[in-house]
Amino acid sequence: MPPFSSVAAVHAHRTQFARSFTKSSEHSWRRRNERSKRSHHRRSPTSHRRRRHHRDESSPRSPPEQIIETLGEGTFGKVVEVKDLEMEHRMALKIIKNVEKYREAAKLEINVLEKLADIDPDCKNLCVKMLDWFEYHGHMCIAFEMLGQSVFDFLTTTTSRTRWSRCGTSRTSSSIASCSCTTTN
Ligand SMILES: Nc1ncnc2c1ncn2[C@@H]1O[C@H](COP(=O)(O)OP(=O)(O)OP(=O)(O)O)[C@@H](O)[C@H]1O
Repeated sequence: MPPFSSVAAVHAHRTQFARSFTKSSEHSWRRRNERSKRSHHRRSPTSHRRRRHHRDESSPRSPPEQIIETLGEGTFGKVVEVKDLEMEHRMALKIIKNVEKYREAAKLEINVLEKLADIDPDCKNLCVKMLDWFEYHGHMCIAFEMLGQSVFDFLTTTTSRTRWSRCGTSRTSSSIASCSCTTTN
C-alpha cells in the first residue's frame, strides 16, 4: 500500500483497517495472530499475554474491534480510536505510514516505550501506556491507552478565546496539567 499521499490512499487504508477491526472481517485479531508467523505480520512478543487481559483467546469467535473515528494525524501517520466491541474498551491505534524510515522510527518508539514500561509499569510518571504493537502490510501499528485532548489542541482552541493575564496563565497551566493527565474513558 502506498503512503498516505492522497485522499484515496487514506480512504483505502481506513477501509482496510475498518475491515480488520469489524466483526465480519476475515482479518480479525485471531487471524492476524495466525498470520503474524509470516514475516510481514509481526507482533509484539508480549502482545498475546497483554491481550489476554481483555479477551478470551480460546473463544471460537474473535472479539471484534471497530474504528470509531480519526483522532489526529502526525508526521509519521495517523491515530484512530478503536473500540473492542465485547469489552467496551477503547484504544488509540497509531498507524504508521508504509515508509521505511518511518517504520524504523516507529520501532525506535516501540523500543523506548517498552523500556519505559519496564521501568515504570504503573505509569506513575504519566507517560502514555503502549498496550500492543504489530506490523500490518508494512504499517507499524501501535495501540495506546486513550487519552484526552493534546496540549497543542487545548492551546489552539483556548488561546483564541482567552485573554492572557497572570491569573489566566496560571489557571491555564493547571488546566493543561489536568488535561494531560485525564483520560476520556
Ligand atoms: N493515546 C492517544 N489518545 C488520544 N489521542 C491521541 C493519542 N495519541 C495520539 N493522539 C492524537 O493523534 C494526534 C497525532 O498523534 P501522533 O503521536 O501521531 O503525532 P504528534 O506527536 O502529534 O506529531 P508528530 O508525529 O509529528 O510528532 C495527536 O495530536 C492527538 O490528537
